Amino acid sequence: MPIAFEQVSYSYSAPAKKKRGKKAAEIPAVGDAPALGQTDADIAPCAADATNAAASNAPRPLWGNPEGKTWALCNITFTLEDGEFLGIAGHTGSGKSTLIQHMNGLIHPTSGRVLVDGVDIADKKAAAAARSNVGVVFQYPEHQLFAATVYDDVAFGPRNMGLGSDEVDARVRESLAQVSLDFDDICDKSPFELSGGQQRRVAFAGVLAMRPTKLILDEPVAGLDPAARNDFLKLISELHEGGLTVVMVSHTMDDLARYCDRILVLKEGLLFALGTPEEVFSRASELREIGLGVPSAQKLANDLKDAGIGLNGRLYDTASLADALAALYRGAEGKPVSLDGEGETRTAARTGGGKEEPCPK
Ligand SMILES: Nc1ncnc2c1ncn2[C@@H]1O[C@H](COP(=O)(O)OP(=O)(O)OP(=O)(O)O)[C@@H](O)[C@H]1O
Repeated sequence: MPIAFEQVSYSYSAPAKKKRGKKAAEIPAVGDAPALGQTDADIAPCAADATNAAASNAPRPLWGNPEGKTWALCNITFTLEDGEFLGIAGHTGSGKSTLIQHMNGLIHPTSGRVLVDGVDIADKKAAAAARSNVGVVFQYPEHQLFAATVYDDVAFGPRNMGLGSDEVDARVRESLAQVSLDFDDICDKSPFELSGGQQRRVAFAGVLAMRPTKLILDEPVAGLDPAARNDFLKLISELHEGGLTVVMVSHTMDDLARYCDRILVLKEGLLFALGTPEEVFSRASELREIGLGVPSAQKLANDLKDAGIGLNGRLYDTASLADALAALYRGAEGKPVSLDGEGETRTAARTGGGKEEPCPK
């Protein structure tokens, strides 16, 4: 079930749309859905081509939240495909959280439409169906734990779906196992006796117990120590490999480069870039201009390029950079390049002109 955004704009201060589920032809332009207190000049419509909107000089609504005049999202059009791992990046306040809240109908576009499997989720029934398929894990989900025991917390969603106790029990066991928590050890404990990392796992389990087909994660590893971060990213990657569509908001470009099939970048509520990590991170200088970095491996590759050490390909992750450097070091990339600044090339010094030196005994 793909999720399609069609020219979605969202204002926190605009009056809610009265009629839900309008046909495409009846969708009001952004300028037809004024925020409270806005003048016509404030709400000039977005540029027609959303992907180029950020680059164009076309007038567009005010972004941010000055005196209640705000468009948190402006003219967003893209489709989240089944089975993909989509990363969402953008500076603080660029609209990332607002965007993901549209994916399960938690909020509805001020103008434009969100279609799940072709059905507009402005319709209440469609939104309810979407909600059962799309699990959202908000920032610091452990803050939302509430029940007296881990069991009751994880069981809350399935019970709310009206499932029988056997099915609820099966789902609690299954989802705790998915997040590597031992059912017998943990089910009767209070969630508040657990470590922060364990609490976050319980919160994840609560969402997984609803058996969503899509998992939307808002900065899922924020505030975790390095070991817990890696464990969580591994868990998310495994869930994706198991068939879940994953959307992950993150400020860490290395994580986005490593795990995502595509990355969507927001700038001031506009869709600034959408593409594979390689495509997005090839725009390093533009990303820098909007306050975003590139992965550390990409930065190193760019620095090497500036120092005259050109590597093949547009590199962006540690593994591909390491491969290219190793190939260069072995002389497999053609012309040998000095990596130690001593005049003689490393390749020549090490190989004695092409032959591998034996290992020291
Ligand atoms: N409840 C709200 N009421 C009014 N304005 C809001 C509300 N929530 C967010 N905004 C505004 O909407 C814009 C987008 O906010 P959003 O939280 O979606 O950004 P974000 O990219 O997720 O930011 P961050 O990286 O800091 O989490 C910002 O200008 C923000 O001030």
